Amino acid sequence: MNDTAFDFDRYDRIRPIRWTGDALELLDQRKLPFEVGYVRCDSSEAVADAIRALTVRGAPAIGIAAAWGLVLAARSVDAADGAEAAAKLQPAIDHLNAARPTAVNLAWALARMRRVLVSAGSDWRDVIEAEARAIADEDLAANRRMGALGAALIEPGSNVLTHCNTGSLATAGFGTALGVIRAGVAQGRIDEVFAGETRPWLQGARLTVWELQQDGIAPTLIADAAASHLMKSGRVQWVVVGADRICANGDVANKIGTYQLAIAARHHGVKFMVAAPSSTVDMDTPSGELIHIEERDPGELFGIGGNRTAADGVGAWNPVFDVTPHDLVDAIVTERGVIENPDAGAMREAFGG
Ligand SMILES: CSC[C@H]1O[C@H](OP(=O)(O)O)[C@H](O)[C@@H]1O
Repeated sequence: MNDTAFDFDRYDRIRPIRWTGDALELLDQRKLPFEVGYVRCDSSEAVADAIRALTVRGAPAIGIAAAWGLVLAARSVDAADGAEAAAKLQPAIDHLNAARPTAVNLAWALARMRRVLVSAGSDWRDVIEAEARAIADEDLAANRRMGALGAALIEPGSNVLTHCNTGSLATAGFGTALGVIRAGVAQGRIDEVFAGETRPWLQGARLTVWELQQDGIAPTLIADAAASHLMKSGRVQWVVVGADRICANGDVANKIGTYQLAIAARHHGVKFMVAAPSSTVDMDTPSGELIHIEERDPGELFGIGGNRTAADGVGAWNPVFDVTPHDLVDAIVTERGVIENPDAGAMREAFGG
């Protein structure tokens, strides 16, 4: 087991977001794993549409995409300085921000872009392009740091279960929970990785399995419904997931199904780890019941891959996130460090507020 040397390049070749200098290219995650292709966005409206359609998805990734979307919007704005530009770009900021409600990274990235814009001078275009690049570069560095910090919590010989997709496809690269898993496998701490399919959009079956295969890691796919049975068998020691918003008391919003994994994990003595960059921490939201949970088209439940499986005329309810209370979380890992048994006091100590 090697705790320090780590060949990131081997485990970090997927880039879901590419800035070409005059457009944003997004790896179309609706088409994976059988088609690897990029969608070209040359306007902020196209980026907002791509975020809403899950062409690009994953909390950090949608923040990064939105930051570049603002750079695209700036191409059609004349302004003498950043303050004037900020006023003219506010509609584009609002439109991007409205694309999805739950992941705080979207609002965080746009607020950060606006903050540097309003105080910029005549070079405001260069300033926001540099800021968009910094947001992406910092996310990649944070993920690599989190990978090491989270993996260090996992005893050698462990097996882990993960949910949804929290890898390179959901971030600037390397991933959050999947970054912990990549580092844990590379260091010989993790023997077997179980991936939940993550209905209805199948981020696990379509994206996480594909990502890990690119690394030469062969995950075991399970039905979401098999997770408690797996934990009861004693075959996993950790559940490792990402987050879309971590509240001031440590409550965690994440992909639907995470909450029941946390309940089952606590019942079966399996440790529960949340890995997310500090850009996912929202100290302005006191607790999880205040988080806007996105509800998507019920039609996502009626079929798979364009083939209908549900009877005609059936209704459906499709919340795509849920909230895990902090007292079911054993550790929150960010690039700033590990918070064990998170609560409001521990979050305040780590993030202020
Ligand atoms: C590191 S991504 C965090 C989070 O985003 C995913 O949601 P979606 O695929 O709907 O964008 C999922 O909740 C991941 O855990």
